[in-house]
Amino acid sequence: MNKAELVLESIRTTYRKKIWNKFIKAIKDFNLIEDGDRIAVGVSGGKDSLLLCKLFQELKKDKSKNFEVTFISMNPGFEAIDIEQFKKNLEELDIPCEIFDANVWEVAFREDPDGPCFLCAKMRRGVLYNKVEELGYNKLALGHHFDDVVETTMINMFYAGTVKTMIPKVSSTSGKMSIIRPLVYVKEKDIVAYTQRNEIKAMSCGCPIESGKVDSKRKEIKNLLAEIEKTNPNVKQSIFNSMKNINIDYVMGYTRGNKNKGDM
Ligand SMILES: Nc1ncnc2c1ncn2[C@@H]1O[C@H](COP(=O)(O)OP(=O)(O)OP(=O)(O)O)[C@@H](O)[C@H]1O
Repeated sequence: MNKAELVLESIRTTYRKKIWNKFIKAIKDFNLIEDGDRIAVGVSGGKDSLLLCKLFQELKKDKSKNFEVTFISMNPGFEAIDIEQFKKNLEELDIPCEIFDANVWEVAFREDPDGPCFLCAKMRRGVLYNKVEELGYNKLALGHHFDDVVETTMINMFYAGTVKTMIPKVSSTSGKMSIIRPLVYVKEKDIVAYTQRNEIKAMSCGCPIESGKVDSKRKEIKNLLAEIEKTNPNVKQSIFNSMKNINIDYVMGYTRGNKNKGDM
């Protein structure tokens, strides 16, 4: 078996319970895939989206499912060396991925040299969504996982004074496409274990500003959760569950729609 086959085999065996079954459960629970869907998987080169590609390839083997899937990556201005490593990974993992260039880093740095991250993230989303729509796909699958959902919940409460999270399925602002997140039940530690065991050299953020510095809020929340987990190992699951179990009779107020800075 070559590496790509070994990786799929590990999804079917070692990681069946912790990854595959959770991927399938999210698809069912939130009706993420419908008959005739044309799905584009957004591939950043990181561990999460590389896993998502393999899961879709495994799912595609089930011929009873009537959907199309393609893999698409936007190069926001990576150094050539990163792109080479990325292409090598894609080849090794047998992921046929279309890569298109967008000058996002450069524009964001030019416009806001002191804090390009917000603009950069916004532009990256915009460019990717437009491209996927332009190519005629009706869904864009992203690699956000369980821990992303939990951390986003906390960030919104701690810093934005609102209770909201990343939801598994949401319409894009244009309404022409939906964003889906089939990894919402999959824990980051299991993705890390799968990536290491399969010796996948996933890339971290290709940003010239070191990723840890950029998202300091997320890092702070990660550290806080790790601290609380020492005495309450169930804390992340509990936060996750709370987003499925909001008692509307016991909140002081609520709003609807994607006002303010929505997660998308
Ligand atoms: N340049 C890109 N091209 C295509 N899709 C992307 C790109 N960057 C991010 N995505 C998609 O958006 C998701 C979330 O992006 P984010 O930058 O938060 O990555 P992440 O949480 O580190 O995940 P990953 O490990 O896949 O990089 C990714 O999992 C991927 O599906």
